Amino acid sequence: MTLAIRPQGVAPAALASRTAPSSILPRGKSSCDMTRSLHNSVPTPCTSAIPHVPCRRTFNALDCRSCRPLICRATITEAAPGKTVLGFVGIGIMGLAMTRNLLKAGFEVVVWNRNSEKCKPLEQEGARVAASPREVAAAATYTFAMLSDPEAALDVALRGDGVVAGLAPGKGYIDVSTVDAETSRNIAAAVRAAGATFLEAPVSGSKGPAEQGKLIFLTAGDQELFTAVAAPLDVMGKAKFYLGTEGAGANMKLVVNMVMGAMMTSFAEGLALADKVGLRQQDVIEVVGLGAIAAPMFALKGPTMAARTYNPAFPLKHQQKDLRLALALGDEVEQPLPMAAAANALYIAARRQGLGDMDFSAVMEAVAVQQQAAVNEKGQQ
Ligand SMILES: NC(=O)C1=CN([C@@H]2O[C@H](COP(=O)(O)OP(=O)(O)OC[C@H]3O[C@@H](n4cnc5c(N)ncnc54)[C@H](OP(=O)(O)O)[C@@H]3O)[C@@H](O)[C@H]2O)C=CC1
Ligand SMILES: O=CC(=O)O
Repeated sequence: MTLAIRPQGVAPAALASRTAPSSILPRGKSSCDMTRSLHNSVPTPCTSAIPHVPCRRTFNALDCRSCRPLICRATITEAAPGKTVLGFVGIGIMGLAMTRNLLKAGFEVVVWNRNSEKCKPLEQEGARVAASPREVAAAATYTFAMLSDPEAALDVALRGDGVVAGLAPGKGYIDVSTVDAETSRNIAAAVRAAGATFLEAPVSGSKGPAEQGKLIFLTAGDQELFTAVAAPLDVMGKAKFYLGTEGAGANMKLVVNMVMGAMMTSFAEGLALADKVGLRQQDVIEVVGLGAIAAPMFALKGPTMAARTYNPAFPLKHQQKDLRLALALGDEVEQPLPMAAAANALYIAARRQGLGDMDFSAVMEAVAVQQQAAVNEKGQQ
């Protein structure tokens, strides 16, 4: 799919004519070392002897957070295979597949994972393994993170030996984890305080699309970073959207996954009901696949759900986390979400059954437990 850039507040009709920003600087240029004094709204002229492109930012008293030099983040180069060192922290189901594709495309990649065992296959495929997230960010120009939830994303970014400690002007941090907008904004603020750029870029698409390089990136944050990492995003994905300031990508991802979570519970209930009334689940899958409610997800997961096997592609605990975050978002903006709330209750029940690490289609087992409970209740009457 062609580049889709949609800054917040811009009408769809205006999108097609939007082009990449012109603020990307030529390779080899150093950062502008323009400095300013406390509460001085007038930037002092840059006196750097190193060749550079002057900073075009303006400052005012509100920007002032401490009495230290403010360094221009503008020197950012476009990532290219064979030329750019990339970092990747969080080598789980998704991180493994995504990093593999970056290595295959010729990028030099430095990786870190909490459980270092998971880095071993990548090491054999050419990745360098670092001892901490800070080391990754220090070695790489652009560091990606694919972590389980807001707590993990905040910890890996902000802890003493975290990513932010290794960032500097000219570097960028791209968090592709599924988190809420507030988490993303907090990480963005810390990244920018280090003089680096930030992009949130949660992905739509599971283990299969990650392996095939067919993810959909829902990005927001620093637009110059979106442009700079176009090549690695294109290696890992089939489409990328730029949605505006950070929070917009996180919200888009939560909307999509809220719909997906409820679709899955509805499908599981349909299969259970069909079975109960003597219909073949295979027939239901075929009928659904031919009509208006056909969905790749039903075609992919239907047969394994009928067989009641749930090898994890998208762990159930992450789907429940996404519903939890979507419900919190709804609460924040006073948007009632009764369907999502009902679906969430089923995923919580499935987690209580010990199915959190199984594929999210294992919510089928929570439906089965409820079905059995109803039978038992009727038997007692
Ligand atoms: N799987 C999927 O289909 C998709 C997943 N996502 C999202 O991507 C993210 C990752 O998913 P996925 O790869 O499936 O999940 P996994 O559970 O396979 O991987 C989670 C990763 O987070 C790391 N992690 C968890 N807690 C911490 C912590 N406290 N400190 C450091 N590292 C931590 C894990 O490290 P360790 O190995 O040491 O436990 C692992 O690398 C989630 O936000 C998920 O919602 C988005 C789209 C699709
Ligand atoms: O977040 C999960 C997905 O499949 O997308």
